[in-house]
Amino acid sequence: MITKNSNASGDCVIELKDAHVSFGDVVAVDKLSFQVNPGERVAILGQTGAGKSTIMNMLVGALAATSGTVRVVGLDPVADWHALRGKIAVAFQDARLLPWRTAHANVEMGLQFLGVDRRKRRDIAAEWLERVGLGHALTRYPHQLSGGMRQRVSLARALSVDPGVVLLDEAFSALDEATSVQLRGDFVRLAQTEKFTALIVTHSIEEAFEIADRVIVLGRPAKVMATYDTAEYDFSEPGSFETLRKTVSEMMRA
Ligand SMILES: Nc1ncnc2c1ncn2[C@@H]1O[C@H](COP(=O)(O)OP(=O)(O)OP(=O)(O)O)[C@@H](O)[C@H]1O
Repeated sequence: MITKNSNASGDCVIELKDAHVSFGDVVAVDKLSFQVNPGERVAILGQTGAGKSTIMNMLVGALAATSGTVRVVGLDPVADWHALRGKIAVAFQDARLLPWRTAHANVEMGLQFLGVDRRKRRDIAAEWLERVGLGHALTRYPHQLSGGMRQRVSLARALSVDPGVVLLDEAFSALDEATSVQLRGDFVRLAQTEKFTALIVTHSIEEAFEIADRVIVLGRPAKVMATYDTAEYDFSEPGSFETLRKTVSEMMRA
């Protein structure tokens, strides 16, 4: 059976094989290979300049790899961008809401682009705002919302199209810690109920280990330094996360 998380061949949802990107003499991504399996949440963790945005740009079809291959649900994001519409959704660090549209109308946007009829998209958008805890704020404009609320609208907009793949590009980085922790928890719960596959790009070690099933640590330029299966770690032991954080941040600086 083909579900929203699988592709025709039933293989992994995201696959990079020796993906290499250089801008003149600057290597941004160094023959990077990794896979994300259906239903998995994978974090790509790297410090500033590690090539995270470049990876994201390749996944959304905004940039072609200099060499190697990039596939999302078996498709080439550059050549097959049209076929990927509605299958992939992105939430960014800044919520990117249209200031002249209400929260409700902002969430409707993705559905509008996909041609969903007016009544249906109004219902779906309202339902999603309810699910992210903003059922009371449908008619508010972005400037009437807090940063956390704006990011919730952005998440609702991303998820409302029922995408198989969700990309988070530092989506919680600009929020205060308490709001960020709350949103990360909500995101994990939504990923579990909606069963989408997620790739989370972040520089935050806490965020990566909190959200993801698997954490891929990048060096600079982007290459895999280590991969952690987060289920194998028990951070209830005092100091255990601090020890891991030290190891991981050294790798990220390498
Ligand atoms: N269009 C470009 N032209 C030239 N160099 C670029 C271009 N885009 C990115 N780079 C370089 O590629 C490297 C990786 O950049 P990238 O923006 O992908 O890193 P990043 O991990 O997203 O960083 P940050 O966390 O600071 O956003 C950097 O050395 C950057 O200067």
